[in-house]
Amino acid sequence: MEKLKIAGGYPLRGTVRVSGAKNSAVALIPATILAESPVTIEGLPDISDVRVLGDLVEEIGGTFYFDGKEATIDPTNIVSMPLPNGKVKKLRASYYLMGAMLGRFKKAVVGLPGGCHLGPRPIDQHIKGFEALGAKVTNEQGAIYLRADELRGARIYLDVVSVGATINIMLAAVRAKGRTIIENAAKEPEIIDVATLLSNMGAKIKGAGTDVIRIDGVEKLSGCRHSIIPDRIEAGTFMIIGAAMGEEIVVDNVIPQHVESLTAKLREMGVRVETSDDQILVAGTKELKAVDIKTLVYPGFPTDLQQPFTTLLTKANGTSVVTDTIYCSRFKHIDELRRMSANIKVEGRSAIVTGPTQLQGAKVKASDLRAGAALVVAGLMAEGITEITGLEHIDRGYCNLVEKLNGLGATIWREKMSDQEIEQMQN
Ligand SMILES: CC(=O)N[C@H]1[C@@H](OP(=O)(O)OP(=O)(O)OC[C@H]2O[C@@H](n3ccc(=O)[nH]c3=O)[C@H](O)[C@@H]2O)O[C@H](CO)[C@@H](O)[C@@H]1O
Ligand SMILES: C=C(OP(=O)(O)O)C(=O)O
Repeated sequence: MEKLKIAGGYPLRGTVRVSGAKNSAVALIPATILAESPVTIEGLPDISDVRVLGDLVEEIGGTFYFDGKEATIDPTNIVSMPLPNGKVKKLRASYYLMGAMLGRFKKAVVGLPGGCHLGPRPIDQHIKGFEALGAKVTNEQGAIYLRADELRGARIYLDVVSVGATINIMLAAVRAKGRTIIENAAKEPEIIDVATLLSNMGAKIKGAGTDVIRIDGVEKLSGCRHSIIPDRIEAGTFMIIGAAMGEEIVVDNVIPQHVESLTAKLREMGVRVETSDDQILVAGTKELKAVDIKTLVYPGFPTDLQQPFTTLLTKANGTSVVTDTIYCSRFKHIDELRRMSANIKVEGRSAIVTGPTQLQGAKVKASDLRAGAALVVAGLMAEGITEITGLEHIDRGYCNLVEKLNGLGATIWREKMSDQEIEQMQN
């Protein structure tokens, strides 16, 4: 087991290239199950969520060849093997195996997913969608059993705007008989990316990226080649790092429209942000203004950037209010930031940050993926050495983070933990 160490307080400069989007990757891989010949995905990030999904594809009879950048998945010999336990618990996106296997085989058994603990994360809207398409769905001892004689298109109104439910229903519907209409669908860029892959495989999908998606079922889907979109959350994390510690940081391989809500907030704080086709330059400043943020569904401010952005706000002059409207309990990073001297209190769904504070290096623990990102940003900003444990969370979603930050001039490294440290951490 390893920990991350950061010698903080130094300015950063240079160019960093963003990897493929985690939240696309984890849906694209299950989507390939629906094809009957090999699919190649270019630009997949080398993160543990991708590796775990690759293992799951192999567990059910497919092949997953991944060189760290491009993956070829051969789904030809996949069978609808039950996956009630095991690796499905290691990530959130294993729920896409339900939609994909149901779509191809009309049956699936998949354990309830893992992923970040951010408060309750029900999948009732996924199930509502599967049932509307004709599946019988039961929950038996923590695993979801799905079975249909036939899947038939339906009109499905989502009571909650959900990324996962929108994609899962698309996966189940592309090979159903007739037309499916998803109303109040989520509009995140990752949904368009998945729809693009499915369309390249032969699916008929219109409206992805709007709140009404129309899918006309087809009998067969085939292999293709697909290039994944860049990770807007990773890009946003580096923009935040640029605002906190950057002399000038260029974030390369980004779609600027995908991070507009963050760009606007950084400019409001007084940060210089210049965008071009696929790059964003961020220049930090000593005087940051306090701002309020409220997380919303896309194109609003993403909840996945709320935690690292909260760290940045500790450097801003005045009081900032951070409200997470998506998750009720996405504030586990706050206690750790307090250990580093941040002045933050949590009131219900809001965190109130009073700054500016000079953060101090400390021993802290990442409780979830973006809490980890928040602590990395804090470590870069802090005086002295910061030690971060809980790296398995960070490794789910950031590809080559240490190498990328060292490339910008940071002093950050991974170190093996002693048996005593591991024991202390687990208690
Ligand atoms: C693998 C992946 O892509 N994860 C992302 C995905 O998670 P995920 O797909 O889990 O998030 P959703 O968009 O589904 O969830 C949004 C909100 O809706 C609620 N909800 C969702 C489904 C449902 O059936 N019932 C229900 O009540 C959730 O509890 C949450 O409060 O979108 C989130 C919101 O942008 C991001 O934080 C995650 O990084
Ligand atoms: C919450 C996240 O991931 P997951 O949904 O995979 O837990 C995230 O990417 O910030």
